[in-house]
Amino acid sequence: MSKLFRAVIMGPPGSGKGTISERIAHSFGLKHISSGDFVRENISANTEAGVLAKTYIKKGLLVPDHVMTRLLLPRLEEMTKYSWLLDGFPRTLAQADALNSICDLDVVINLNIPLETLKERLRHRWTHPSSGRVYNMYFNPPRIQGLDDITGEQLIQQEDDRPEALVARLRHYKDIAKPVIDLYKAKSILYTFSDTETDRIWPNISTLLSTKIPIGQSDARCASTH
Ligand SMILES: Nc1nc2c(ncn2[C@@H]2O[C@H](COP(=O)(O)OP(=O)(O)O)[C@@H](O)[C@H]2O)c(=O)[nH]1
Ligand SMILES: Nc1ccn([C@@H]2O[C@H](COP(=O)(O)OP(=O)(O)O)[C@@H](O)[C@H]2O)c(=O)n1
Repeated sequence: MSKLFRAVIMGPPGSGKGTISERIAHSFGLKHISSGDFVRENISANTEAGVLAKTYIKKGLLVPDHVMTRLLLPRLEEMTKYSWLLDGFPRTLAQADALNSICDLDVVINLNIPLETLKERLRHRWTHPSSGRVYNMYFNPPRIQGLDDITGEQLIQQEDDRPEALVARLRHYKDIAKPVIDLYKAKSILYTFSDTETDRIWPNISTLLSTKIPIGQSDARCASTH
């Protein structure tokens, strides 16, 4: 079997991780593991970790490292046979160390998007809660306003996208992410993309991944988890 591919996509809330992950999963056949969706599934299912996580997310805070790693690592260990793209984890150095103890990453995609762009996007982000699909009133609006394209179900604005929580999230991101970015830079696996538009970043990411993903992996065998 050819070598499996392991990638992480990181960036502040609203930087386009979910949007770009969908495109990567679709074009390169990697499993997309969204830590945010996974946390939200646990909240909906009222698991012990989900109940705990909810108290933090409502305030726009990060979920503590031990809760996130206890949720995510077992999920990754179930995926040893697949090439995957991990979205939104690790967020902290402790999470990066925990990830490092179970696998070697090939590529880390780092999205560097101006603050004003992030605020503007998140104000207009609408989500289909059970699938994690996201929309934006201008960038990718749903076909019928307020409803998910696939299921026709109601879209919601996530609690942590409301203005009160949003500012706190964006403020904390930079400080916490810096040591993680430095770590991946030191390992020479960090690729940073800076722009205000996903459609301008995407061709560069696509070119990068075309050179990195081993032949036989890019056959879209593993669909996105959405
Ligand atoms: N206007 C605009 N909106 C975008 C662009 N890329 C993504 N979005 C929207 O911005 C919001 C945040 O994107 P998302 O992928 O959820 O970011 P994440 O929080 O990093 O996972 C969503 O509503 C997307 O539909 C872009 O290039 N322009
Ligand atoms: N590694 C992680 C991932 C998500 N989370 C929490 O889950 C929320 C939603 O994560 P997400 O990746 O869907 O969203 P963004 O914050 O990137 O928009 C985050 O804002 C955090 O409160 C966390 O604390 N730690």
